[in-house]
Amino acid sequence: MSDNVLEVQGVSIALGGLQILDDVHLTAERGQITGVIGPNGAGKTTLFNIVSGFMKPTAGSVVFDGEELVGKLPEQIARMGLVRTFQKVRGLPQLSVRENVMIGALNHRHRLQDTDEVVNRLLNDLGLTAYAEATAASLPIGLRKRLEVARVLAAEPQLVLLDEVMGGLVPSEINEMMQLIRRLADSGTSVVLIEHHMKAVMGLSKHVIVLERGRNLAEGTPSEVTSDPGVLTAYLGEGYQHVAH
Ligand SMILES: Nc1ncnc2c1ncn2[C@@H]1O[C@H](COP(=O)(O)OP(=O)(O)OP(=O)(O)O)[C@@H](O)[C@H]1O
Repeated sequence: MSDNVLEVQGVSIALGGLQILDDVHLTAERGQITGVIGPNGAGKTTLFNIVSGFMKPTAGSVVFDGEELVGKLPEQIARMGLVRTFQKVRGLPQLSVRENVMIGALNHRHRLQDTDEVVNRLLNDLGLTAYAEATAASLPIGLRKRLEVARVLAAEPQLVLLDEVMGGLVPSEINEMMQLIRRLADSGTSVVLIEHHMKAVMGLSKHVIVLERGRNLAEGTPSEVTSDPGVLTAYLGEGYQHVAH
């Protein structure tokens, strides 16, 4: 078994006449946290859309656990153990927090009894037990982000793609989310993380990949990436301070 749970090679896609990704590669090590950063519009979410089957690349391959994913549907990919969150929190707003997590689990398990156990554990892990009967729509953003994570983890994935799960969170919530992600990786789940919050992504990731304008700009350990002159220049437009701290 390869040490890499995910290998993306030569992925390109054009949308609306624009080349959004051009020959992009990304490797994620099994059981580790891999960060994906880059200025706004760099193509990070588009890369997640391709890996999770929501978009088909014009070229390239996406190999998950030794199997090619290009051409497979998102549902098939999720059933194989690769799930993702969305920046715009999904789920069913009028259903309760518990029901939302349960739907995530039911897609994966068939016995309701087992599902109950997983749902209760996730509600507890994500600090959502007290809100279990509230509607998803009534939650403030920080809790909705946690619900989005609980919903996808209910499928007990092998690899989870987290798209800006720190967005809109206050510092204490960011710390909690970081602890949760670390625990997830410690328990053997591989994580790929798109994140603008530099402290979080650099604090969590073993390996960081930097995209800029649809291309790979740099990669390495957090300290290698943050001291890379090309990366600093790429961020200057939107605040060098943001990367350095
Ligand atoms: N369906 C689409 N049709 C046309 N252009 C698109 C489409 N989806 C994304 N784009 C464009 O592709 C580029 C990359 O978008 P993407 O959302 O992948 O960037 P990102 O790095 O995730 O940005 P952010 O950090 O702001 O979320 C942007 O210029 C965006 O406008």
